[in-house]
Amino acid sequence: MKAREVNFDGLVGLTHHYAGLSFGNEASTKHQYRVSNPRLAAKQGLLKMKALADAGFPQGVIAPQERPNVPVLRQLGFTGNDAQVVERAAKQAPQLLSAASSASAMWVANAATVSPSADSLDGKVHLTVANLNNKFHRASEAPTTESLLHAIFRNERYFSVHGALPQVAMFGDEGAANHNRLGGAYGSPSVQLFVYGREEAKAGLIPARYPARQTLEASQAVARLNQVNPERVVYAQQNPAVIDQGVFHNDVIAVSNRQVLFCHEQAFLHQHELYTALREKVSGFMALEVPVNRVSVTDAVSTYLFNSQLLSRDDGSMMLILPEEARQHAGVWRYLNELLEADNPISELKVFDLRESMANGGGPACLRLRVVLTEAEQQAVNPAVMMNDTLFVTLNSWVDRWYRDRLTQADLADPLLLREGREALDELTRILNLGSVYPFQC
Ligand SMILES: NCCC[C@H](NC(=O)CCC(=O)O)C(=O)O
Repeated sequence: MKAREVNFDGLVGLTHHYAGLSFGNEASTKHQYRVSNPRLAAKQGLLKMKALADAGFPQGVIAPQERPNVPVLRQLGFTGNDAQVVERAAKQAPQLLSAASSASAMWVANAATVSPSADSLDGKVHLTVANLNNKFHRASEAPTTESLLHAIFRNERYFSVHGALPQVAMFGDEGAANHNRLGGAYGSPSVQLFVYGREEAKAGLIPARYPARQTLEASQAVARLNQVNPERVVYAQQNPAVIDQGVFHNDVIAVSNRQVLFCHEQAFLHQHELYTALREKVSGFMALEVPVNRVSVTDAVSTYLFNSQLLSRDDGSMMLILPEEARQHAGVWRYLNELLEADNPISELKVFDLRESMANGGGPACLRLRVVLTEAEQQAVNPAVMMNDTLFVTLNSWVDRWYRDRLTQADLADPLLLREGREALDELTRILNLGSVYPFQC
């Protein structure tokens, strides 16, 4: 059946700040305590969404989460009314308030793993929410993510949204950032490549310095929940040596689209065996492998050249959506331009300034969740979340009204921020026709 890829981008939340919360994500560590600009961050994201919608790529929006997350602070023993909970956390444990205020839900590549109906045994689109178990500030995203996905993919005839896996390290799951789909047309059954960092049950090779966030056990459970045809599932382990160099998700070092896998030479543990398996299962499979002598892993991590979006045009050619950092690096930019000239489907590079998100380790690919949908499924999506001229103007003026242009960790103690956030999100749920999705609305 004819299907298209629809990208849903996370809208940056009002409390976007740099907290250094993600050990193993070098941008996050490096920019701890830097002053953030939430308004600019949200607008940079909106510009990317609008530009892609204008270029003919259907584009949706996923709302931010309620922050500070008062219920999670209560769970940690802070008491009183909501303002007092925040005030006490700010005084006694500012790092916990920071974690409970993170806008990290913007990186929706970690919201869920998606299986299109063409690949699922029951013919439905499946979405399994990621538990993000490896980081405290991210693990609390799951319940609201589930509500938000239900509010967008609400028709149960077409969509099946599954809650997150059990919140334990054995089932650490980071969602679509560790998942690729390879095949022909979007609407035909394809191969799903699940990438994991470690296997809980086996003492295999693991990184020495940084955590491996995704387990094989989690990937297998997600494949089961999403009812992916077992004959078309491939599992591959990330190279532990690159995790130790800051590749905390596979989408920092590889991106796929249709028959193409664009990746670094050192992305996977048994890379050549993986290519052989994919060549057998995916007709016309093409690995575009970047050698280490052209781009080091360090440069791949700092420029996020693989955290790009590889998008198909109707004529079969592909466009690579890159962060500004990739253009700023002479060697990387030269390589990318050579790629344009070489024999492969990539025919255009498009660059976006996403610096506010990048400074926390989130590039173009982190900000989007890909959902392949048939026409009927697309019709069944909540139409109010789809980007167009009107929604772009409405969201920009909403951001202008509510977002601050400067935020530090100390500002999180401000009780006004909690109030502003709730009023803003209440209004947003009406703009996007989401119903009640936040704890403060229940
Ligand atoms: N896919 C990109 C995810 C980036 C995200 N960064 C963060 O959470 C940084 C937050 C901070 O340090 O303020 C992460 O590491 O999971």
